[in-house]
Amino acid sequence: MTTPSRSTPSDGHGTLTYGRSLLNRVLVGTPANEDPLTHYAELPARAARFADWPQWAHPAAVRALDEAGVRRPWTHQAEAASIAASGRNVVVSTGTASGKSLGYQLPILTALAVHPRATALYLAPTKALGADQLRSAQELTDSENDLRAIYPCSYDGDTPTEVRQWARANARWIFTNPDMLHVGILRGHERWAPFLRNLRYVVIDECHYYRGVFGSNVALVVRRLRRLCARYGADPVFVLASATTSEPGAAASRLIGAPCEEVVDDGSPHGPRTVALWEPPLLQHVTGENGAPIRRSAGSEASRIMADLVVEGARTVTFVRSRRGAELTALGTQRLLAEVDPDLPERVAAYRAGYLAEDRRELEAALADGTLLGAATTNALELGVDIAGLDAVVVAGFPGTVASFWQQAGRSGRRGEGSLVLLVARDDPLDTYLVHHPAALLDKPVEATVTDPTNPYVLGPQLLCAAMELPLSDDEVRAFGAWDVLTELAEHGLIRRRGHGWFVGAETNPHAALNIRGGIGMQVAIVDGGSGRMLGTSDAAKAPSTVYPGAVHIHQGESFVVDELDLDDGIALVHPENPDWTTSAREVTDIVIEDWLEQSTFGEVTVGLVRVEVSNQVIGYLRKLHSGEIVDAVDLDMPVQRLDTRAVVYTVTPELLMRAGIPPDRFPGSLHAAEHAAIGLLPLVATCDRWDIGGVSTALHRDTGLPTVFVYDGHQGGAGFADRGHAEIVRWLDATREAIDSCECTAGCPSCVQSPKCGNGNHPLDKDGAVLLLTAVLLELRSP
Ligand SMILES: Nc1ncnc2c1ncn2[C@@H]1O[C@H](COP(=O)(O)OP(=O)(O)OP(=O)(O)O)[C@@H](O)[C@H]1O
Repeated sequence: MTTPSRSTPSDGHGTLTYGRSLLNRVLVGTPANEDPLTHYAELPARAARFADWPQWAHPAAVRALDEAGVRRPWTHQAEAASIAASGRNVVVSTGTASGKSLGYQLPILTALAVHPRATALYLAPTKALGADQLRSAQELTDSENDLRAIYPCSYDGDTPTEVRQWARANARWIFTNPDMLHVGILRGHERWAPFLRNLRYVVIDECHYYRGVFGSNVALVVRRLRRLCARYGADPVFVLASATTSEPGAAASRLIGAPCEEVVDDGSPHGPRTVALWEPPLLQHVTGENGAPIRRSAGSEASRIMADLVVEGARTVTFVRSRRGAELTALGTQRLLAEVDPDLPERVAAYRAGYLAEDRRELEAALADGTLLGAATTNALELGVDIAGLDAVVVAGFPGTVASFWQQAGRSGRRGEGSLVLLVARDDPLDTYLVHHPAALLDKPVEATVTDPTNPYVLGPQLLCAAMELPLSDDEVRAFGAWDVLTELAEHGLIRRRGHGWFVGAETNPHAALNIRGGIGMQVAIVDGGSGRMLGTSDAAKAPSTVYPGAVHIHQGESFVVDELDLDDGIALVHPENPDWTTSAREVTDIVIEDWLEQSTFGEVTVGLVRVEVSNQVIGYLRKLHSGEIVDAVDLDMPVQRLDTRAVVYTVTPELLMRAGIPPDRFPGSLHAAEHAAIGLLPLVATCDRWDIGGVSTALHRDTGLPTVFVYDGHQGGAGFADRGHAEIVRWLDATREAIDSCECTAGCPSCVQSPKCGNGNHPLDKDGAVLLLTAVLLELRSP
């Protein structure tokens, strides 16, 4: 790692990699009084490491793959495929475009060629990815006689009825998603009996995607699948593919509920990569809340950077967080290019179509043949694209997880050639931390994919589905870890014991009632009042903070404004509107500890994991221009919501704070600032979004009698985020301290301690006090 200078960077040998020369070009275009480059690193080229085709591989499978361009497998591919072929579950967690697919294609094609009845199931989180993988499986099976009778086929919500019937009867490799597995396959499993009886392999692609409540639901769908397979006498092997995360084997085991080996040593080649971290400057004449300084937006900075790269002829994709952001960035780039060359603007596009595979392929082709030089896109292009020809990737705003960052960054680099990856920070604590602490991005990942399949709110509805599929035995209930949940369901008459197990009433339809992506509990329907079109749903518990009257609601990139929220009828009415501002709810929160699940004391600091009841009330919202400037604050009076969840907590003694140099009148501001930044930084260790979690801090909490900070899971029952914060508390608080300390503002800003959803108007906030507090806490946690 190198600290940059504004002179020409060189690699110490006098030669300039292509990525570096692109970075130079961007730096030359930067106004002289700005110094936004915080770090850059040269990631050296990596040569391919090849293995031989395994002995067990079927010759037809090898020939088909060879014809598709794979002359020999890379080491990690052979390793993963061989583990699977020997009957053990495996997760392959290697870089973008490292050929993870071969890890499952080879054992599946082999088993299905050798055993004429054997079947396989492939699960993808998005339909588009499933469609791409199906296409590639079809090409492989079409090319060889011995593979032709496999008939890979998709089976999802879009599959017509006649094709579904055909697929059930003939296809031996089904491509679907967890939603369809839940509601289409497991519910009517009798029709799938031959398929399930012969199931050899289950593929879970991009498995890091299954996190939080959705991940917990998928984990339980997989357990239901394994249970039914066992009844039919099958015991399929699971092959999972994941982006690079911390502890992929442990996360995969949690997801499938069985031991899973990991393969992480990537044998695929890539060219040298220059990674640059970029922090837009503070604006001179614009200020935000409480007069705090704000930075130029990542989107407008990215426009300028992409324009410079396009002028150089570099094929560039810029990843932006929202579709509107993607459009504005493309437009900004076009405007700048028009000043240089009237032919260049048309060679830049926003990728704004839906998630259709055809659109993606068109874009891939245009970028590959150079018709397009620049594209601004949302993360729609993140999964399952095969763009091999990008010279530069600009990531405008950290995409939330290190895994996503590398998925996006990994799109850069033609095989073997140099490329540039440039992360532009948004005005946010996590982005600030990362551009000042590159090791968190460039070294071994610390964030783990978090799920909690034992959450009773998730387990209850899943148990009803399992019982509907086949009556549950007492042992099975115990294996689900669900005895308490079952007892409660039985008390409510939702499940009954009969002679040989637990049943649900024939009149109930638990599958239809459970949307595995839909969150927990009652749902509020979001409806366009003009057209009557239903746009989606929101958890009833979250609706007051997401679809309150006046909220700007983005649905697949289109913008709507909420007119009315009726919690009794479970409906939010919206109309299409594209205002210049975004909105964020302001909430006040109270928290009561119900139970200490874990508690440890380190000198004058106590750390714990607690069950809590959180009361939340939305008291208004803030309107903010895209530049970061505040328009105004609007008051609202929404009902109080109660959340039964888990929190990570720490307490400190007043004496410790005073010894640290914080007088009592500064306790509230110091704790408050430390809490805000900690919320912003939790995604560093857990795959969550800051909107998945919340916090409370107080100079005197009635349950602890001490100055206390809580960070809680924003989902009923908890999704595992607080648990992860508790497990990694030192690393997390250390990063929090660093993020605050390294921010150049004087008294706190959105890049460090201000929170977009603070119900107290970000007041009081004591930036220096927070650093003193965290330093003292960490000293206690680390002392022997
Ligand atoms: N051993 C190999 N030798 C040469 N090319 C290969 C090899 N294995 C895979 N490829 C090619 O590499 C590209 C990427 O493969 P694949 O899509 O399986 O990667 P991936 O890791 O699943 O990607 P993603 O990160 O997008 O999920 C494909 O074009 C594939 O044909």
